[in-house]
Amino acid sequence: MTRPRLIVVSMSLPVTAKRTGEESWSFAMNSGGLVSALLGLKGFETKWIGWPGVDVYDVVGKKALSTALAEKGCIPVFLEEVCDQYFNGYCNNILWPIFHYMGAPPEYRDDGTITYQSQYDAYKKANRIFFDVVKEHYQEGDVVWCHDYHVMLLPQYLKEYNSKMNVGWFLHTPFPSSEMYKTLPSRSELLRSILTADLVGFHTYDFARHFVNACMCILGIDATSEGVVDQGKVTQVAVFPIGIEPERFISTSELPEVVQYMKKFKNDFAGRKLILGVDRMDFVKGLPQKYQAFEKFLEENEDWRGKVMLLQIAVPTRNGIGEYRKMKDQCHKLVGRINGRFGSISSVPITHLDCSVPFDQLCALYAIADALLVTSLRDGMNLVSSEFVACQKEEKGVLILSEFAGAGQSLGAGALLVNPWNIKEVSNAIGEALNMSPEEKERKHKINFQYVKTHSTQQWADDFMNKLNEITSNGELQNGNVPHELPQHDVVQQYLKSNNRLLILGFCGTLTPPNKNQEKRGEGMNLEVHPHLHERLKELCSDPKTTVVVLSRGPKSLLDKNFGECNMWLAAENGMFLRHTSGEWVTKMPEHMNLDWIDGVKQVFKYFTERTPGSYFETSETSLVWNYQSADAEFGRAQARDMLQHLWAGPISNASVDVVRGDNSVEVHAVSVTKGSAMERLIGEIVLQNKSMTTPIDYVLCIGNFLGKDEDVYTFFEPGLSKKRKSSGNGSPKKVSSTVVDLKEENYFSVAIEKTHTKASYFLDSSDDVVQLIHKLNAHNKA
Ligand SMILES: O=P(O)(O)OC[C@H]1O[C@H](O[C@H]2O[C@H](CO)[C@@H](O)[C@H](O)[C@H]2O)[C@H](O)[C@@H](O)[C@@H]1O
Ligand SMILES: O=c1ccn([C@@H]2O[C@H](COP(=O)(O)OP(=O)(O)O)[C@@H](O)[C@H]2O)c(=O)[nH]1
Repeated sequence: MTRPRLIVVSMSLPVTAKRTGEESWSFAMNSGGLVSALLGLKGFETKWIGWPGVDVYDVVGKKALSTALAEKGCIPVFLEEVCDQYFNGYCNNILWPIFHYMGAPPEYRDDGTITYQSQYDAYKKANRIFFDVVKEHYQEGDVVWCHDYHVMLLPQYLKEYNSKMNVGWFLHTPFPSSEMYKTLPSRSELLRSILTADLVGFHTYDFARHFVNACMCILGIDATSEGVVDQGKVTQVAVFPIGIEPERFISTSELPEVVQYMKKFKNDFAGRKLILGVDRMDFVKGLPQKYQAFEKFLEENEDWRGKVMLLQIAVPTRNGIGEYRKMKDQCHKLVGRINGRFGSISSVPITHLDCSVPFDQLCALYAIADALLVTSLRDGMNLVSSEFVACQKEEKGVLILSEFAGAGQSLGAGALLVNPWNIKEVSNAIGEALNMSPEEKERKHKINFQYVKTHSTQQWADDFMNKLNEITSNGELQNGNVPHELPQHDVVQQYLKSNNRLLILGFCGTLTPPNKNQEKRGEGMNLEVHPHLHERLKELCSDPKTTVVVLSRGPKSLLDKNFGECNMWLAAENGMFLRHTSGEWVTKMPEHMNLDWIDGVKQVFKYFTERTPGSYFETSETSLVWNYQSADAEFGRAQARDMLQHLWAGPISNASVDVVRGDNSVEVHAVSVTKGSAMERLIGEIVLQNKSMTTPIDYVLCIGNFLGKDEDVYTFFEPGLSKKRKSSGNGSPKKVSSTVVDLKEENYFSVAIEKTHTKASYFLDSSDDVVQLIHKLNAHNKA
């Protein structure tokens, strides 16, 4: 299979450029996890778009730099005057601290020249500049993979320009809990933009869960196991824990010059155990906490003084931001104090280096360290942990790893996991690592080495790209396609030609007057059928070749009241109950359905109803709906967000339920209660009871205003089409035999009302159109 060309977009290119003459440039490799990870990408024709680390204002310089970078597969983005407020400001002083649970600093210029707004404006401008460069280099079929919080608006700009572009977005940092995320003033716009991507990836399940939760709480939209659903468009959210390129580390640590370095360092540190720290000098890495824990260890373990040292490589980063400079000073002070307290003429306990080290020396240090100490207060992944594991040689070192690093979830089994805020706990872990038996060290290392070897960067990239490919090539089914206008002429013509027709009609928004559509979801007993429909429906149902089913979320009594006089089937509560209007209701619930959560949800709904004037809720046997259409709109939305938090934290935390957000409603129903899942049970019963059905169903018209998972009803019949438009399946629809349903593609019409993205193939604008269509079917049938 040929792979699509890949356009990687990230804030920084893998190199920083330095001007050496009017038309000449030199380059230095960047450090940092993102660059390390993406450099490991193999097997894709890749173009990398990003900032070259310098601002260039003259045309000659820009041209020369672009040419030099092109040889490395890189394309520069010139940010010029927006760079400072964008990069140092919005990205690193607002988004970065919020994403790492530190909270954003207060607006930090008293004279008002730099504000949240001015930084956000710069962020928007910068994302536009990134967009312009991608647009210039994009070729049809390319995959655009956007990286990190620096380009959160880019997916939206790309999709607005070309909705067919394949766009993925991956976040390398944590995504915080919605409680933290919602402090961000531009929270909604950023989420909305990310949701335009086809695939959104995170390092851990926690980050993905937080993101989905933020979408639900802040945007008030629905989530399913497939991802986040907005207006029928599903954005897939998935977990892709990043790895390293293990062979690069393993083979480097075997090179003769690296072995030489190992000997040299062992000699330099003779008589002392080596605890290694490798971090960018960033407040999220918890360097002060690391030093305090080491100080505590020396304080409490006199025997170890002079016999253990901490070597900290503190790679300079983001010097343009005051907070970073302050933290550097704080670390220097701490190191001075500890070295003063516990140093001797022949040795000091901490060696702190404000620099990066060459790769071969880094590998040598990893290889000989007795322990690696990672105390990140929050960290997306932390690749350093994996690199240490890959380089370990004869006597294995111990990984002491913060539980707040994403790596804690992948490498926890072979590490000593610590809470870096608990100085005593980290100090104890240092002791445990230094005293650990060789067998235990070997055992732990083996577990992690196995993981690191098999979870490479390549694997990570392949997984992401394969998933994206799967989504985009299967896009119509998975993401909801853009439906076509219903070809009403064909609908009528095929109807006339067929012998056994099935019409599946929703109720709310389909058969009710147009201005009472979704808004009235949950209005239950008050809903009434469209005034022009009643007689037309009766006529439609009187044709012996036509079977009509009204399939609604509403309760039995609602359907009885509206359709009791028609000769049709009624499926209430999403098909949990079924009756022909000439007979009694029968239960069609799946066996062993767990409804234990209902009482708890009812309590939460009651609580919010009492506190939200104008709202009310309704319960049925399998679902509950809270409706706030008549409440103050803003307040109702805010209450709905809070309600969702209460529900997820309490009664539905472990329950098999779906939560569906309507425009003014929150609905909770049992997981298997979707219209599509009910179809199989319903059709069986309908055919069984309908003795006059002597030939298979050869025409299906399914019209609804269905939300979220209920859209599965549109695809229920698709596997059975004899000429398939879409992928998958053969034979009959789901588990219904071809003696019951035998459909041709041209005889199946799935229709959504008023939707821009849907699993249905066609759309109608409103229920007025449904009235017209039914009128046409009747009129032509009579003629
Ligand atoms: O370019 P810098 O400002 O020096 O920062 C380097 C990168 O740091 C962050 O990296 C993250 O990505 C790693 C790989 O996924 C992950 O292991 C680590 O936990 C993260 O912090 C940042 O997200 C990048 O934008 C920076 O380029
Ligand atoms: O002197 C150094 C020290 C570290 N690194 C690299 O910087 C990356 C740090 O990535 P990590 O995920 O641990 O954290 P980040 O800095 O991205 O937050 C690792 O690949 C290290 O090998 C480097 O290039 N030079």
